[in-house]
Amino acid sequence: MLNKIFRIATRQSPLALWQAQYVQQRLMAAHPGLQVELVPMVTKGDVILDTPLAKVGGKGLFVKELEQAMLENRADLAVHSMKDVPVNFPEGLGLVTICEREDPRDAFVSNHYNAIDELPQGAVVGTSSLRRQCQLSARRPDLVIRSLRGNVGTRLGKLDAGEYDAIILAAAGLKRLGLEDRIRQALPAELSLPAVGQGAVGIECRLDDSALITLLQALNHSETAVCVRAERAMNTRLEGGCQVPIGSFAVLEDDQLWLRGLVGAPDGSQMVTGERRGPREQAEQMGISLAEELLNKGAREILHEVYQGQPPV
Ligand SMILES: NCc1[nH]cc(CCC(=O)O)c1CC(=O)O
Repeated sequence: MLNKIFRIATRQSPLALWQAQYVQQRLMAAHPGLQVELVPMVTKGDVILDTPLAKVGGKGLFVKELEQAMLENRADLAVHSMKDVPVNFPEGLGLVTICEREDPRDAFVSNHYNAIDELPQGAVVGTSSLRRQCQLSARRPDLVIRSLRGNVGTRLGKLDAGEYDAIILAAAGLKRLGLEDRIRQALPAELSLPAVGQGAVGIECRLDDSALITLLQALNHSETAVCVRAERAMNTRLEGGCQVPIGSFAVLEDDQLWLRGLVGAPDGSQMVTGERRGPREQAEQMGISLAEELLNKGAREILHEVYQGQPPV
């Protein structure tokens, strides 16, 4: 088995390559002699850059081509930002490993201001995430939110070109790319509840590849995995399949799981929040029951409204 070469399907953005190389190196370090190579690919999400993701079919755009490659045996595994992984997997594929989470927070990045609250009236903030837009607008209804897509580097370039007064990015992506010094304010969960799985890297492969699944166990981080399971269970119950204004964030405090959830109108005019605390063994049940509480508190109507403006996926 050791003379087999394991092939990682990966997108070619600097962040995707960083994450694929991270998994490659960790796999080789855990299993000396193992051969692991990258298979770089282009996905629809990389090609369609001018339209908000919510309008072109959601995050699945970033993973479909990678999944096709695994199903056709052109690759053996794919490394994803957990944030971009849809709820459902194609027959025969599944998520088998979740690595340790990097900083899960959203980051405020600006060349002129050190915090959201320092932004002047009517300042222009770049983000295409309905979740970030919602929480930003709820706190500061005067801000003008403008769409911002592309790789992390592209987004920073648009900020530097003066198109925005500030932008919001995931702290994890900036840190992985060595751009931590661009962060002016790491937003606490109370200010910007992160997206499901934000900051965590997950590994998908063919479910009948038991040799690979065994090798990948060395990279699994059980604390991160249980948090992300709770967050994804909440998202699944909300049917948050494509880009929607949903935040879901869990932390472990000893063996107690603390899960917070949020559903909001994109313009911040409405926001429904809730939380659960319980034993880690109940991660999924907590996610589902929190989702049901949110639905009953008004999330059903908010999400219905949001989906009306989006094509079915
Ligand atoms: N939607 C794109 C995306 N997917 C994952 C990350 C950052 C890294 C992570 O959350 O693990 C980003 C960039 C961003 O949101 O700023």
